[in-house]
Amino acid sequence: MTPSARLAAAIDLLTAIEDTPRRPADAVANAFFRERRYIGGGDRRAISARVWAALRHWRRLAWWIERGAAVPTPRARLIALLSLAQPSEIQPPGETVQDLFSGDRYAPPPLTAGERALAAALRGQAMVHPDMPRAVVLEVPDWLLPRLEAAFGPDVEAEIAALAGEATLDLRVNLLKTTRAEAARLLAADGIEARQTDLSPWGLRVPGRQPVTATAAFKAGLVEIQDEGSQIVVAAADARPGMRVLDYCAGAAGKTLGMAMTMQNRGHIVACDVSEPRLEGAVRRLRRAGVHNAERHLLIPGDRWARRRAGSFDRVLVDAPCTGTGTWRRNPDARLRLTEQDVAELTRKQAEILAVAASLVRPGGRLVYATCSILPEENQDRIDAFLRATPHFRRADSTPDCGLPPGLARDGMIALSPLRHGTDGFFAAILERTA
Ligand SMILES: C[S@@+](CC[C@H](N)C(=O)[O-])C[C@H]1O[C@@H](n2cnc3c(N)ncnc32)[C@H](O)[C@@H]1O
Repeated sequence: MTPSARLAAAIDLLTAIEDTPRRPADAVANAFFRERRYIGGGDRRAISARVWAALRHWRRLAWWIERGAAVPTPRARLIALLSLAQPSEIQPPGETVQDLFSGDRYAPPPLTAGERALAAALRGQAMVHPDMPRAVVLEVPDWLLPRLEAAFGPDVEAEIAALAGEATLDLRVNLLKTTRAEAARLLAADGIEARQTDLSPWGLRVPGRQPVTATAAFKAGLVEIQDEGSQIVVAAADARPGMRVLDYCAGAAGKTLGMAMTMQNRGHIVACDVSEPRLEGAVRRLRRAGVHNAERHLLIPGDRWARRRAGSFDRVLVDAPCTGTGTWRRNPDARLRLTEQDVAELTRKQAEILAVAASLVRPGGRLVYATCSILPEENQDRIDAFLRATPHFRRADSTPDCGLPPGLARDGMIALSPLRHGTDGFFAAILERTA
């Protein structure tokens, strides 16, 4: 594709994303590229890089467009993005905005007079302007900024900047089938150089975006794509061989796979969820990973399943539905969709799920509550409220003896962030049933 044709496709994709504001941008992009299989890998990456840059700078671009007295259409957003000072992968060297909007075959129509004026006004300006409100500079909704300030204190700007960066590509090595060194060697044979992660004892980090799913190691179930933060949640669950373990919000079994690994395929693990398609997605992954000790259970309204198994699990993991604010590196559009009402609904749901999940833990057993959120109301506040209402649980005194770096858990809680740990934002509380 020519640079102009890539730009035209980026405008189309951004339009599709704007037309379905409640749908995650990566789901829209997947559908977009599925319908356009003629677009090759390199073109896809170039188109996505522009669109994701527009999503990352959404509020700043809107501010510049408003200042230029223009309307924030997908075209205007990309004109602003290309006119403001940008790295070369966003704007090919030597191409002006006017060149790219050439009006040729497959290119976007030429700039209107208003668009030319916008491009001229923004040319060479820095993305961030001293007059921008703080929430615009930080690319967060106005209502959310005070909550983030409360969560991060003086580090708020650095933490949010880290959440706006590029996500890493992390793999969990499946010790049921291989070792970390052997998995790295096999990946290298497929041209992918991976290094060991700092925190997870089973992790490998791959630089840039590489086609990991096409490697022999991935196809044989030797590695799974899983953020290092998620791997730390698996470690915190401390599921051991022979235990009865419940992954209460298992989704497509990302953490079930990890726990089956630490259990060395011995004992029993149940993956529950209210979503049938997600649980269905687990089947192939469990098989590929060589997991034999897992069963799936679909939770349905009025289900007696949990009542019958009260107090019977050594470990219960609640990987709770949450705002996903810790994953903004991967989903920069999520912060634009998030509302105060979403937070209120999710915290209500988290409290309900925690209460049921807690009833399933045996005396002496552990309940691990995790989110990929950075908001205190979904994390520490949720746990404080739970412990007040459920006095037969307490925070675990010791970190599990499962390879977690010393000092990572404090007072039974782990809070990870891209700034401090180079992972997605994650929270985990390790709780113990005392009676
Ligand atoms: C953060 S995701 C889990 C991700 C998964 N553990 C993984 O590692 O891939 C949260 C999951 O909670 C499920 N969920 C939502 N409400 C639930 C409920 N009331 N009970 C159990 N699971 C629920 C959702 O369907 C979703 O799959």
